[in-house]
Amino acid sequence: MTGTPGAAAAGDGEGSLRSPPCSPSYDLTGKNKVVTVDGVRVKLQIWDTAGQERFRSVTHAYYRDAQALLLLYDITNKSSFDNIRAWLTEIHEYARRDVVIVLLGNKADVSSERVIRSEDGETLAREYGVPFMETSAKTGMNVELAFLAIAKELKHRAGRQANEPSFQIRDYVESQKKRPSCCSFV
Ligand SMILES: Nc1nc2c(ncn2[C@@H]2O[C@H](COP(=O)(O)OP(=O)(O)OP(=O)(O)O)[C@@H](O)[C@H]2O)c(=O)[nH]1
Repeated sequence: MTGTPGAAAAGDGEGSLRSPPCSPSYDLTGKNKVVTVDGVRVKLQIWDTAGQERFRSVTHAYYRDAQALLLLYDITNKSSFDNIRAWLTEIHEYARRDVVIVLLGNKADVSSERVIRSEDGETLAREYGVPFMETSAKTGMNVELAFLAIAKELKHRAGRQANEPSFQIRDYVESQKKRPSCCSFV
């Protein structure tokens, strides 16, 4: 699900991030995943729209009932970044009103081919009020964090007590995310 924006849904089934065919070991979509949040198991089920953005009527069906959506662009591909706005417009129209959205700039390991600056992702995310991080399906950078943040948010919503402080997913992501540097991605 890298290179073009895709949607993933978190629900009460199971799921995870699928490995790109280039070797890597981190799965962005496809398998079931259980994330433990504060001792509670949150089950995620992920669907990848897998380039079906050309067939939007099909794609709607994937995310209409999703509790969370991961929007991916490829930091080495400008059109994938430009497509994000269209996706956000679509999502606004078709997704659940309370859907959790996380914006991911993937392929952060290939800095030599970068065409989208981190700041551009940050600015877009701020504009739409969504959390943002750069990821690498190759090295695994921030991959677990993306799912953990979603799982925490969903768990919090499901079991929030009246006097419990609310969980701020954007603050959490900002405090936890790794930032790619020129020389290291860990
Ligand atoms: N270096 C690097 N390569 C990646 C990363 N993620 C995906 N790739 C490679 O990028 C290519 C495209 O990956 P896909 O996951 O098939 O991308 P996609 O555009 O979403 O493809 P569809 O799901 O079919 O739409 C493959 O060669 C992957 O191995 C990454 O984080 N780093």
